[in-house]
Amino acid sequence: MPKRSDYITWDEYFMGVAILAAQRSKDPNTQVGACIVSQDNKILSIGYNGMPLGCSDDEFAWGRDVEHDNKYFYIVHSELNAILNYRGGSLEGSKIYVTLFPCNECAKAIIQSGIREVIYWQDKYKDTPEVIASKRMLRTAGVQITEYIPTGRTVNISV
Ligand SMILES: Nc1nc(=O)n([C@H]2C[C@H](O)[C@@H](COP(=O)(O)O)O2)cc1CO
Ligand SMILES: [Zn+2]
Repeated sequence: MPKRSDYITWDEYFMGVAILAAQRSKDPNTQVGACIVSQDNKILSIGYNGMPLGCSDDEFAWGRDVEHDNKYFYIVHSELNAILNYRGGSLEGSKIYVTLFPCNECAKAIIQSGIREVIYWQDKYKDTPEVIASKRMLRTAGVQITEYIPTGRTVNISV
């Protein structure tokens, strides 16, 4: 009997894991997921955007516009969470799959942690200074930037 031929690709698998992680986010506006993968295709860490440990999802602000109290003061981005969630040692040479292009702050963390490739899906903030600065830093630091091209495959998960 031949082997199965309709299995998902590595890229679909890792971006799929990032998409699934994003589903954990409590952010009412934008849910982001990230999956860090070793050179030999082993998942090292996963993250999504959320409040820091011990900071209650029910007590901290989720709004965007209130000048003195809004989510941007508090939220840890998915990419930084994935980096910080890794307790196994070095991320040197790894790649990160992320559902939204990393901001400048996450780009710094990506570069400093030794991640060598960013595979991104959406880029809805591409015209903002943060993302322009992010791309400049990543390129200058030699981090490969790869756009994920959706394959259109639907994966059903019943939970
Ligand atoms: N790459 C990213 N990773 C992230 O985890 N985020 C998070 C921060 C916020 O929780 C949310 C963006 O909220 P909004 O400005 O679209 O309402 O996504 C944002 C970006 C964008 O650069
Ligand atoms: Zn960020």
